[in-house]
Amino acid sequence: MVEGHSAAKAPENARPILEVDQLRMYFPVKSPGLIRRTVGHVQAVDGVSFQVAEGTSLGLVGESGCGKSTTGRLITRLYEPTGGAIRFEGEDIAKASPRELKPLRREIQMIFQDPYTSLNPRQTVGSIIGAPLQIHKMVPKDKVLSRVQELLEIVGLNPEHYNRYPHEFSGGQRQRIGIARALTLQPKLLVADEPVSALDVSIQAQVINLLQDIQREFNVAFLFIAHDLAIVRHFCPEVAVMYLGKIVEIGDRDSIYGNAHHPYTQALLSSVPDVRQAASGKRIERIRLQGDVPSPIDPPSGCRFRTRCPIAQEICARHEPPLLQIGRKHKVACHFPGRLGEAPREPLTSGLLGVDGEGRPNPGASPSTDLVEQPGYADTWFDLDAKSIGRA
Ligand SMILES: Nc1ncnc2c1ncn2[C@@H]1O[C@H](COP(=O)(O)OP(=O)(O)OP(=O)(O)O)[C@@H](O)[C@H]1O
Repeated sequence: MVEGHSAAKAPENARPILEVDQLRMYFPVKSPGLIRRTVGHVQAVDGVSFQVAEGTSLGLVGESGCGKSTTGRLITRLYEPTGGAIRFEGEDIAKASPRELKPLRREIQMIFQDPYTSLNPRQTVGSIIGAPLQIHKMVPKDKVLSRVQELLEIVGLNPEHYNRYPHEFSGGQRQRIGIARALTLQPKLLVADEPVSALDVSIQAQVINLLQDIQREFNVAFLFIAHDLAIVRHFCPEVAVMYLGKIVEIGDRDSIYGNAHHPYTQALLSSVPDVRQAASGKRIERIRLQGDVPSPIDPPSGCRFRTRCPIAQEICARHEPPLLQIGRKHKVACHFPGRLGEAPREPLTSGLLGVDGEGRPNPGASPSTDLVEQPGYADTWFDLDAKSIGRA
């Protein structure tokens, strides 16, 4: 658990700095041998949409292999996406050329999981942190050292240690060096991919607190990728849950941790005793999902979670559930969304999709034309408790 700092809160009405719209990344799978033909695709990220507001944090959670890291790497444009848009301050950078990306490299930085491999062991800390300043001509040459020392101080390291090498530091200190390097160019968005999972538990809280201080002081936004649900709850006012390349539920902290409506989110939360107890105030038994995560090369038809879902029915194999807004800041992609043990008997989505309860075409129905996932939230939503339209 993270102690010391209180849980991060989202500023009201902060404008979105990042908008991800129907983002897709399909990695080609090649046949073995000399003539390497593409024989399939790993659908690592498949139609993901979300927003990150200025100075706030969105957490991305889900089991290993669900596409979290790929999403982060797309946003920092380490990969070029197969499809979709990545709007940073309103400008789509999804297909930007290396030249167009250069100024953006200042604005969007990444903090990596492993402080051992992400720092060049042959460079001093001074040159690791100082190099971006010189490349981007941020400060005159004779001011680089003093800026490096300032950054070392910001991340809680001794400014006189700029001449030391990474191996002379502990794991937690190395991650602080990685953070200082990411801060060098005064970015507006930090993509932090499992920033503390390689560190001792005792050090994790210190590094998280440092990131929180940095966020407050410099108003940096975070896409915070992590599998530790307790850390994400502390750091992120908003959370997106991914499963097999898709967002299955997204919402503010209370909606996800205290009012999850997707069976996958419920199972994920139930696997962490601390989180399930604190969020609900009552004892929730652990939900054990059957089977393994299917291959992203050949995902199940309809809802990708259905092969492991305890409440799946026929419609789930026939239709992919749209990500429906069910609260002011809460969306869920499930035909049978509900609190644990309160899933509806009939699919909520059949009218919208123009199908009957089993998902077969319903000739009399008129499907909604408005089911494309938008990043962000609308001012109206479907209130499941009141069975009516809710309004902001
Ligand atoms: N360069 C690549 N080429 C082919 N497949 C890839 C590549 N990178 C990732 N994948 C596949 O894409 C899927 C998503 O991987 P990704 O690393 O984004 O998931 P993740 O949720 O971050 O998991 P982890 O926490 O283990 O890193 C996985 O099936 C992975 O094997």
